[in-house]
This record gives sequence, structure tokens and C-alpha cells, in this order.
Amino acid sequence: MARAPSARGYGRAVTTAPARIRLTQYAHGGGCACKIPPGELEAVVAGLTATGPRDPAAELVVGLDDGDDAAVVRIAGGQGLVLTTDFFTPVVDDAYTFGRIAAANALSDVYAMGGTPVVAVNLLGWPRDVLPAELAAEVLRGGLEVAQEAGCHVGGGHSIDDPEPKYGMAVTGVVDLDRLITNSGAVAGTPLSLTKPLGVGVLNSRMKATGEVSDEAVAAMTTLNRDAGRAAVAAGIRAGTDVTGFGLLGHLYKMARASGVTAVVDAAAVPYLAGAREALADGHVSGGTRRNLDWVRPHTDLSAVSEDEALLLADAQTSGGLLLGGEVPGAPVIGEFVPRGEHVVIVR
Ligand SMILES: Nc1ncnc2c1ncn2[C@@H]1O[C@H](COP(=O)(O)OP(=O)(O)OP(=O)(O)O)[C@@H](O)[C@H]1O
Ligand SMILES: [Mg+2]
Repeated sequence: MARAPSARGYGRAVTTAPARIRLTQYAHGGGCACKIPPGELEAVVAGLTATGPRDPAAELVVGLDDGDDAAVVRIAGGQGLVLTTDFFTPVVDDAYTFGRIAAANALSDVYAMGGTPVVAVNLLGWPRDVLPAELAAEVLRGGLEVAQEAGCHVGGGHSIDDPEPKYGMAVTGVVDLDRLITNSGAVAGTPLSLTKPLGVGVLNSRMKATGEVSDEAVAAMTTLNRDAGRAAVAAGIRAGTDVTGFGLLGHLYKMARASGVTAVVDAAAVPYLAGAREALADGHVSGGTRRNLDWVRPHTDLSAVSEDEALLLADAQTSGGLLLGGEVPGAPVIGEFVPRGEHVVIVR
């Protein structure tokens, strides 16, 4: 038998699986909601960004300056290498599904830059004294399946004994540098689109607390942003990011700030997964979501919406959709970019 999550510690390895292990109960937080909050992260990495103005001909085309989704390095033939990594604790109880979500999320940052993933390596942390190795293999199986769907090789990885289960990937892709999509590419006068509905954060919090699974949320989190990324490139879009732990408002604030424009969000046009509002009303709001809202509040005009609406807009997503400066087929327009005004973001 595996030990209860509360009885953590290093001891004998587990060889047999109990009837039902709820992976989320072995982690303090789940998915992108366990990211270090945006303000704190920027303070931590600030010392790494003092590289001076970016030279457009430089080898490192995208570095840390604008907190973009991935680093981009110039290679031959007008191409760039796209490099990104993402890992987190279980966001769902099922190991195979956790693997699929974590892989879709890791691959997403390449799509958010307008790129195509080529090869990934796994990052695995596993509490080998409390959880069976078979479950770790299930996590990796899920990740491999999604990478294969993306046409991305899995070339290896790294695994450590860890008090909490963690999984993700480091992904390398390629991008046509003339079609690169970045945080800083937004231009006033262009529409703002979102390719997946919000609400994954509150639904995952509910699932962690009650065990109630939202199939819609799982479907959203396991869907690759490949088609959205391709559509964005085909439409000539140059501004975008994926919506993850910092929520729509957090990622939009980063985009508008980096682009020197103001983003206007039409709250009524933002799509939500079924049950998201009810989960919020029942109090299933993560600390990460509250921190996201606190972070953007000084720069955001929220006077037109209730506190609940603002929390939903700041809901920490895992493997969320692409937020794009432009229009793509099938994705709702949820606002627009306008010249920079008093606020960096306006919710109306
Ligand atoms: N430990 C770190 N060292 C250096 N840079 C970091 C570190 N952690 C994060 N960053 C950088 O900070 C920025 C914001 O990180 P964040 O993880 O939010 O980006 P992201 O990969 O797009 O997130 P997500 O995978 O959730 O979409 C990125 O440019 C990232 O490269
Ligand atoms: Mg990202």
C-alpha cells in the first residue's frame, strides 16, 4: 500500500498501487496555479535582464526583456530556435491525463511564439516512497502521446526523487523569424482574440476540493494550441501569448505593457467553460488567482465590473488558449488594443 499523502518522507519504495490514488492530494497546488506570482518572479529574474537594448541582429532574438513565452535564438536561413520549459504539480487526479495536460502546456509556449515544436525532453519529480512507479510511467505515457500528436520527438529527460509529483517538458522548436509572435508586437487599432474559454482554474480548484471533474476543462487543457498558432501565423498576427498561471488579465497586462499600448477587454465577450461561475460562487478560487488580480489592479480600470467578474478574468489557467493581437477563425474577439492611456488595461 502507498502511504497517505500526509505521511510524507523518505523511506521504502512503493511497489503496489492502492485502489485509487488522487494525484492532486499529493501537491500543495496544481498546474500553472503553482507558478511563482508574476511580481515576485519579475523581481527574482530582474538581475538576468540587464543586457541593454536588444540588437535586432543579435543572436538572442528574444530573451528575458519582455517576459515572453520562450527564448528565440537566430539560426541560419531566417529561422529561429525556440526554447522553453514548463513543469508543475498535478492538476488532475489521473496520472495519464496529468501527463497529457502538462505536455500540451509545455508545447503551447512554442505555438505562442508562432513556432513549431521539434523535440522535447521530460522533466519528472516523483515521490518514489509514496507513489508507485507505474503511475509515473502513466504520466510519461500521457506526455508522449500529446507530443506525438504535436509531431514533436521526445528525446529523453531528467527524473528526481521529489516530495511532490511534478512533470513537464523542455521543448525546442523552430520559427520563421519574419513571422515571430511576441508579447511586444501589439499595435493600437487591432482586435484582441482568445482561442480557449477561461475557467479552468476555478474548476480545477473545485475538483481538488470535491473530486468533481469537469470534462470540458480536461478537454480544454489537453487540446494543443497548434491549430490556433498556425491560424495566427497564417493571419499575419505578430502579437500573442498563451494564457496560463497569470490569468487573462495578468498575461494581457504583460502584453500591453511590453507593446506600449492599452488593452481594452469587453468582459461580456469573454468565453467561459460551463460551471465556472458556479465554482467561483462556491468559493473555489486559488491564491494564485487573487495574487494575479492584486498584481494588475494598480494598472487596470476595473470600475465597470464586479469583484467576482474581475476574479474570473484573473483566473489562473493551465494550458490555456492563445491571446492574440488580431483575428483568427473560430476565436471570439474579446476586445482591442488602443493607444496607451491612463491605464494599461481597461475592462468594460
Ligand atoms: N528561473 C528563471 N530564470 C530565468 N527566467 C525565468 C525563470 N522563470 C521564469 N523566467 C522567465 O520569466 C518570464 C515569465 O515566465 P513564465 O513562466 O510566466 O513564462 P511562460 O513560460 O510563458 O509561462 P507559461 O508556460 O505558464 O506560459 C519568461 O520570459 C521566462 O523565461
Ligand atoms: Mg506562456
